[in-house]
Amino acid sequence: MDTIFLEQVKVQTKLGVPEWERAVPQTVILDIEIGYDFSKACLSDAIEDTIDYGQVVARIRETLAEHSFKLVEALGEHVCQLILQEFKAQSVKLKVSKPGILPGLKALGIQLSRQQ
Ligand SMILES: Nc1nc2c(c(=O)[nH]1)N=C([C@H](O)[C@@H](O)CO)CN2
Repeated sequence: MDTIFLEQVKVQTKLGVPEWERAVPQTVILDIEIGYDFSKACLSDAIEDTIDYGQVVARIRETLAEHSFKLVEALGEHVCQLILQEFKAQSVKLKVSKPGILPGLKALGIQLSRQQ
C-alpha cells in the first residue's frame, strides 16, 4: 500500500492518569504512517487526489489541544480514528511517545495499527 509518513510530530495535549498531570499541556511525539492509494494523485498531480499531510497535522494539533486523556492508549485511538474518518485513510500506524516521564528512559509510549 502507498503510505504517507510523518515523523516526530510534536503536539501539545493534556495527558496523564493523575489529575495533576492533566492540569497543564505536555509535549507528546507522534510517528504516523497513513495508508492511502495515491496512484491517482501520482498521475493527476492534484492535492485533491491525495491526503494533504499539512491538514492532517493541523487537525491533530487542533483536536489534541481541545481534549484531555488519562491514557496514552486513548489518545492514540482518538488520533487513529480522526485520520481514518476525516481523511478516509485506508490504514494508520501510530506511535505515541511520552518523553521524560520515567527516570532512566528517553521516552515511553504505545504503537497502534488500525484499518477501515
Ligand atoms: N499503559 C499505560 N500505563 C501508564 C500510563 C498510560 O497512559 N498507559 N500513564 C501513566 C501516567 O500518566 C504516568 O505516565 C505519569 O504519572 C502511568 N502508566
